[in-house]
Amino acid sequence: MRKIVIAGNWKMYKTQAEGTEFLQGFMPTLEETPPDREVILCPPFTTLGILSKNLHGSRVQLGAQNLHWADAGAFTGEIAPAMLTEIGVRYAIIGHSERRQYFGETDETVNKRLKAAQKYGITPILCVGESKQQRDAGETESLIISQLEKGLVDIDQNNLVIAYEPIWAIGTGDTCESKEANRVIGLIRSQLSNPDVPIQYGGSVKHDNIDEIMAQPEIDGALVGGASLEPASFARIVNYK
Ligand SMILES: O=C(CO)COP(=O)(O)O
Repeated sequence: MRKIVIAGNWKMYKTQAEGTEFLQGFMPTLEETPPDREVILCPPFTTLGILSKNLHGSRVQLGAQNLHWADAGAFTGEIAPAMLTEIGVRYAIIGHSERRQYFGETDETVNKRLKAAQKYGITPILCVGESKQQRDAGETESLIISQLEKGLVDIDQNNLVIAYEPIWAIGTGDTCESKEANRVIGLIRSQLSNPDVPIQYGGSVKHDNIDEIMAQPEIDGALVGGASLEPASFARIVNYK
C-alpha cells in the first residue's frame, strides 16, 4: 500500500511569528482529514524550532528544505542532519530545482544528501523534473531517468519519497496537465526497485486542481509551494476529495 504524502514547502517564507499564526488557522482543519494522509510542513530552518514545539503530539510532521551530508564540520551556511533530528524533523526536501538552479546542487551532491538523511533516519523527499527547454526538446524522460539513476545510487528505497516537479510549472500557475503528470510519475515508478515509494506531484498545486491531481492513479500526494502558505488554502489541499 502506497502512503499518501502531502507536504507544504514554505521556501523562504514565514518568520517564527508567521509560522505560529499559520498553525492557529490550520490545525483545527485537520479534524476533517482522513488519518491515512501524511501531512508535512517544511518551513525555513529558523522556524523549525517553534513549529516543533507547537506540533508536538499532533499528526503533522516536520520537514527541512535541505541538509548537509557531513555529520558536522566547517561548512558555513549549511545544516547538519543531527541538528534537525534533535528538534524532531522527520523529512527533508533534497534536490529541489531551486537548489539545483541557484545553489549549484548536482545529482552527485543530491545523492550525498539523500544518504546522509537516511543515515539519520530522516525520510528524504527527492525532487526531480525538467525545464521548459528540456521538455520542448523532448528530453523529459531521459533527464528524469538520469536524475533518478545518479541520485539513487546506494539509496534505501524503503525510506524515500519522490516528488515530480516540472520546473516550468513551479510558481507559474501553469500546472502540468494531470494526465501528463500521471504519465511521468508512472515512468518514475517504473525505474524504482520498490514500487511502493510514494511519488508526489509539485508545481502550481492549488485548492482548485488538487482533486483532479489526486484522482490520478499514479500520484500519491503533492509538494505544495505558494498554496501552502495560507491556512485555508493548504487545508483544502490536505482535505482533497
Ligand atoms: O516548488 C514547489 C514545491 O516544492 C511548487 O511551488 P508552487 O506550488 O508555488 O508552484
